[in-house]
Amino acid sequence: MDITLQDVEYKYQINTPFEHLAIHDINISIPEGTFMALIGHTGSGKSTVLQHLNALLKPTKGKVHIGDRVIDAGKKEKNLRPIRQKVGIVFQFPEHQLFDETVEKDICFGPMNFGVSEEEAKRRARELIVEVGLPEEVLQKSPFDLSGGQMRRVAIAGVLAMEPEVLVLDEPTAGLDPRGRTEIMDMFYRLHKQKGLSTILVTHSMEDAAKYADEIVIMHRGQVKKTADPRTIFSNPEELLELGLDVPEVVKFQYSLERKMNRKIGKTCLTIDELSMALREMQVRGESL
Ligand SMILES: Nc1ncnc2c1ncn2[C@@H]1O[C@H](COP(=O)(O)OP(=O)(O)OP(=O)(O)O)[C@@H](O)[C@H]1O
Repeated sequence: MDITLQDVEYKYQINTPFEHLAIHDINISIPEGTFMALIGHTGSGKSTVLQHLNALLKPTKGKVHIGDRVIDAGKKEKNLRPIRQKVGIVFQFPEHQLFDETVEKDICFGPMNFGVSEEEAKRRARELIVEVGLPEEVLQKSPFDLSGGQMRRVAIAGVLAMEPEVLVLDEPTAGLDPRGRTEIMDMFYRLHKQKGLSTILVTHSMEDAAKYADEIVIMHRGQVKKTADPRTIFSNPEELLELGLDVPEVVKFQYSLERKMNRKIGKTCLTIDELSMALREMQVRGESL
């Protein structure tokens, strides 16, 4: 399912004295199966954009195409439930939304609310609890007896139980330890590849944007500043640093190496392996380092 934002503007509390223009002139195209990272300073409008992807917010100008549906600023919308099922959002700190007495009931709540049978919902819960890296026994526990990281995984399983076609992730690893972060991001990447899930990730981690995304969108003051693949985005570290954004460690290392050598390596490397290969190729060509 493709999603396209076309000239989207959103004003919070429109037509009140507190009206606030959060995003404007947003044009983003997310073809089916894309892994897109949305990066930008705090307050640049990332979460506001995300909430348009499953019609939680309706643009105050412009249109959002979600599969065959069009959410149009000027028109009333009916029956948004199919969109909510197809586009799953993992909000920041999703574990805060757990409420049921067992993990199983919590995971089954969403699908059963959308008409899935209890048997099928339980089958999904059994499959997904393992997918998110927890043992099946956890299903009969209270979510509130789990650690914060385990609760996060349960909440993610609840979103996946809806079997969405598009997964929207608003800083899904915030507050987790480094190992938990890698495990969760690798899981999302695996799901993206295995199920062909379109994935839109808001992150402050440039390492994650470089590692997982096909395309990166930079948001700045409510607008899209730039859209390109990671290699192109990180080929100009100064531009990102000027916007107050970071770059992956390997890019910083390459940048300082190039200054020391007083020459360009030739391509932007996003991993240490790529960088050492590029240096070896230079040596083979007889260029002293
Ligand atoms: N409910 C709201 N009412 C009024 N203004 C809001 C509301 N939510 C966000 N804003 C404003 O809209 C702008 C964009 O906010 P948004 O949360 O989309 O940014 P963000 O890039 O996701 O930030 P962060 O990285 O801190 O989550 C900001 O100026 C913010 O203060």
